[in-house]
Amino acid sequence: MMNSLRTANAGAVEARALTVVRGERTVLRGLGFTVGPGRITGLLGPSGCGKSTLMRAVVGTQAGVTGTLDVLGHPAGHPSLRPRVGYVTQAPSVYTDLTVRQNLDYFAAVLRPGRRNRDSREEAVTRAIGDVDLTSHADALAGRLSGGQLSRVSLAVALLGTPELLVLDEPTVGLDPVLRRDLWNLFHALAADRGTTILVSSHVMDEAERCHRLLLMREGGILADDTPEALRARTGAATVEEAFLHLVDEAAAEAAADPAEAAARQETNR
Ligand SMILES: Nc1ncnc2c1ncn2[C@@H]1O[C@H](COP(=O)(O)OP(=O)(O)OP(=O)(O)O)[C@@H](O)[C@H]1O
Repeated sequence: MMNSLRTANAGAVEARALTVVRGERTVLRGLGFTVGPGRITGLLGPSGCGKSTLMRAVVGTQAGVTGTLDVLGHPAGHPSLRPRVGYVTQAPSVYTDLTVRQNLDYFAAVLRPGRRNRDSREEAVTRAIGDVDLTSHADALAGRLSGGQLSRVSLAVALLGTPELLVLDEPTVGLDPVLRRDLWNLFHALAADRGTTILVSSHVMDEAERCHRLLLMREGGILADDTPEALRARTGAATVEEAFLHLVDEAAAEAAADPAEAAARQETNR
């Protein structure tokens, strides 16, 4: 499908001229970016701009992908990446008729089958339940958990294999402020203590301030790729939300003033 770029100092994710067509629509248009290893990169932008599509491409579940997309030194979707990449979708993938621990036992058995792995599986399950702060609910039926608790079970499943890259699609939707803060603390601990690379999408702009780097997306393109501080400084904005709106207005004004030049500039940014 794609060429692969494998360089000695490659990022955890390297995209060049990445395009995704879904049905009749070109949903991602020639994106180029690098996700630094051991860092938290936020993928932000309005609903429908292509965040989930990009994440699906990174984990190798998206069809219609062209260009270059390397993940941990392999083309996205390469079989060797399966245990190295954790993915949490927007809809929790959890069996509601099993308890929290039974869900994790099941997924752990898929990841590390066999009796000889029993002890390490138990250890991984207990650790993952603790990571997402669900130890007191370990024996509760998943079907009886709140939406936020269910999302955390899904996150625990993704943490089971101690992935090097964690791809999280809007993990804090529907969570109260305390849980959101706790989850962000967990993301930072995973990056700092385990060197986990985290690619996390959100359309809540205040979460952007907690990322090391941001990819701001709009209509299938990347509007900006920078640190939150640099984005604020560049636009003279007090918050990332203001900076984003400033960049959107700037792009719209350029397009209105000179459509051909704006299209060419977008092409060069790829
Ligand atoms: N199966 C599909 N066929 C054609 N177009 C699709 C398909 N799925 C999604 N799209 C379109 O692709 C675009 C990007 O969708 P995507 O889900 O990646 O956006 P998003 O930024 O993650 O949105 P949200 O924040 O609402 O989850 C949208 O315009 C959507 O309508």
